[in-house]
Amino acid sequence: MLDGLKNNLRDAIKKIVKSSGIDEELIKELSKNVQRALLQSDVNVRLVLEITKQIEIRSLNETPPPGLSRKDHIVKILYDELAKLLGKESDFDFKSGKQNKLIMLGIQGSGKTTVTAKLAKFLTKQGYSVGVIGADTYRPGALVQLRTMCEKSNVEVYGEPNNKNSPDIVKNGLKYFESLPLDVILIDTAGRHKEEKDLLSEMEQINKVAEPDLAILVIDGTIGQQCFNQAEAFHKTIPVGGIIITKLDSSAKGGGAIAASAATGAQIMYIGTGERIDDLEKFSPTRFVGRLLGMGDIQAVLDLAKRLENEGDDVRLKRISSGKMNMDDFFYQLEEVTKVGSLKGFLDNMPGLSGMVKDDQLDQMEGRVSKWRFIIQSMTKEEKADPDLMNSSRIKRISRGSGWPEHEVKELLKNYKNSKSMMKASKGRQMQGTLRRMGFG
Ligand SMILES: Nc1nc2c(ncn2[C@@H]2O[C@H](COP(=O)(O)OP(=O)(O)OP(=O)(O)O)[C@@H](O)[C@H]2O)c(=O)[nH]1
Repeated sequence: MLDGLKNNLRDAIKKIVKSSGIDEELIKELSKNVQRALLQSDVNVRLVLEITKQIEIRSLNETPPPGLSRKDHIVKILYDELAKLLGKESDFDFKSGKQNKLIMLGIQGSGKTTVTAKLAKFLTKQGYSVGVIGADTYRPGALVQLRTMCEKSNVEVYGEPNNKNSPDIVKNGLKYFESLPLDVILIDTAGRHKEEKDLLSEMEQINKVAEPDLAILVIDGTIGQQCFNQAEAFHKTIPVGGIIITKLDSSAKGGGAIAASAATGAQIMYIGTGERIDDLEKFSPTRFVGRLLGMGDIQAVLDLAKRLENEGDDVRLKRISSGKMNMDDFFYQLEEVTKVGSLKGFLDNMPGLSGMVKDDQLDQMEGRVSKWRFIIQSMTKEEKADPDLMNSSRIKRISRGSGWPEHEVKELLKNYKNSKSMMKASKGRQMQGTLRRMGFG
């Protein structure tokens, strides 16, 4: 993916790593090489100048933290600034107890219909009940394509093959789904019109009828700079809340993705990486940049920098030990346990879990941990931050999404609560000691 950009950035890093010493000239050369790499990949000129200026200023002026070499620090700066350019990770914020409406926008061939079906499957797997409205009245094959793709994930598609009035279809579709217990309705729209202004005016009408909770712009990752104008035109008509970039598997230059995000101020949420229904990935700026720069090459630098900073762990540790642990912290602990592999030692020292397990029950416990991981992964960001939000409909959804029965979800919540209150009671003393002994904090 994005081979050109990848190779050019990696070459720029190699020059820094291989150099015998770092001086101003070399930093300027790095900045120029990064500039060239980004411009060749169609990143907007203004953005390129901004980011490379920042890389230069930081590389020239910042003193590396003790333990990190100057070269490593510069690689880390490059990584940080590229990730910053791509924004923060963001996810859907569905409200429970209502039908959340998402409208898919984008020009013909951007991959809208494919993404709609991919997203329907993805959300179904997370436990949401999803319905789809096919309102692309321009391309005759769109409804059939949507139905065929959604059939496999048992998602119902509402469509009217003989009706050319798409706002009407959306209205009827919403009425049809109204009485069904759906969490999310995805609306696929047309991307083809004789003139752009006709397309935008149709989108405006659909927007009025649908009153969507979120408009998602689908952009073809191979089209480069035109992304900016396209995204801007849609955004003026319907405020874009999230972006999905498709075709990042093929000859995408990738810069267009960044341009679209900049034009709308909206975050890239997912990326399409192939034609199959499962080729959809949640977009993570840091992972994306990691892939570009070659995670293998810079992983050691990042690990070292993280250990030196360790701010995240410290904050987390403080939160855990003050009894304010959220589900993410609980999950983090589970992850660390499986990573370290010393479940027994960990549990012996962990209030709330210590009494739960005897030697011969360890295998059972390991199974439980992996089961809980699935359950926690089916929770929304909101639920993980505040597990007190949990009610029976959320539990039902999580159960559906994770594939584990509701009583298992309740069991996890009970354990989380126990662990949290025990931690509060012991003021985290034991926990701090355990984590420190294991090398955290
Ligand atoms: N390689 C690759 N191809 C994709 C991806 N997403 C979509 N496509 C292909 O791109 C083409 C267009 O996709 P559609 O989903 O039909 O596009 P659309 O935006 O709905 O088009 P209109 O209905 O004309 O508006 C199809 O051949 C898809 O298989 C992707 O992530 N990678």
